Amino acid sequence: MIEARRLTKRYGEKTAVDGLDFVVRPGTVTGFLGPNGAGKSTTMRMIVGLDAPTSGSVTVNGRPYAHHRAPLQEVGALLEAKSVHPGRSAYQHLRALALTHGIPGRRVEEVIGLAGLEGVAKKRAGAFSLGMGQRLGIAAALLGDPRTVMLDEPVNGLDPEGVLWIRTLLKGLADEGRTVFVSSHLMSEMALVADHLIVVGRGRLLADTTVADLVREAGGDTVKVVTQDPARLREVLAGPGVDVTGRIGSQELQVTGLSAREIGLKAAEHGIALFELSARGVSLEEAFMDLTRDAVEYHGSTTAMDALGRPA
Ligand SMILES: Nc1ncnc2c1ncn2[C@@H]1O[C@H](COP(=O)(O)OP(=O)(O)OP(=O)(O)O)[C@@H](O)[C@H]1O
Repeated sequence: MIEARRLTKRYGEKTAVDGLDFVVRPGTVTGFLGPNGAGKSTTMRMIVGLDAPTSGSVTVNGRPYAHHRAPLQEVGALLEAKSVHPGRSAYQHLRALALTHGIPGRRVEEVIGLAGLEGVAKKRAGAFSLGMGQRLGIAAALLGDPRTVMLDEPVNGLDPEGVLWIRTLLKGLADEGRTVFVSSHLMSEMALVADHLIVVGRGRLLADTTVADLVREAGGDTVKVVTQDPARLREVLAGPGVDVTGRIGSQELQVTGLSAREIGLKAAEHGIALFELSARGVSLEEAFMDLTRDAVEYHGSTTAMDALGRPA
């Protein structure tokens, strides 16, 4: 469990993290989303004590990170900054970490297997590809068999097989009852792996929600219907929780609160001809862009990719 209370970090004039309140719970994968510069890495650094909050607090498994006697057994973290000696092999790196943290040597073999590093464990880490480096970072994060796992952009540099591996690994860790907190820019990836989402923009909390709710709030459950008789169809569909909108004189209606199937069945029951019936699927990507539109730090052009917050 990770708990942030009014967590704030200022660097001079710049407020990187601005009064964040959130709880990351065990047993699920929680995605940490936000455009570039939103404060994700700063928040993660504060979680593991690499940066001190200007005000507010953050605890892991009930205590500030530094107050844990065996922190690697509490929280395993993969942060962007790499701290692997390039001349050391993956095996030596993990072995040194294990020795200095009272972790049994056999765990090193286990995490090498878990991370799929068997074939390269004896090679110099300095010669690793980005993907192999990520796998080594994840192996190190899991070394202490921690209750809480926190990964900053773990799919960075991974090939499709690696992305699938991460997805399965994260879900597996959550199913074992661990707290799994993962940042990513890849919304489509988050939609597949995360159940819960914490979205930040300019250091502030924008949403603390489920993937399903975020998509729903962005209009993901709207169904477009084109019919010969919009007035009658409106009457037929009316009911609690159902909202039907459409321009006067137009045959097109937008319906929320009913599925395409339910609308089709009701129309058939009343003999109303439909010309078109389609659920307007909103992807997590669209929902995210809706939510963070005003919080993007670096504005480039207005193309969809740039709206994700990449510097122009
Ligand atoms: N050491 C620092 N000194 C000054 N400003 C900093 C420092 N670290 C971060 N910042 C600023 O704080 C803000 C938040 O940065 P942070 O790296 O936490 O964002 P992020 O959400 O992780 O971004 P990205 O997705 O690009 O990694 C940015 O405006 C950044 O420039």
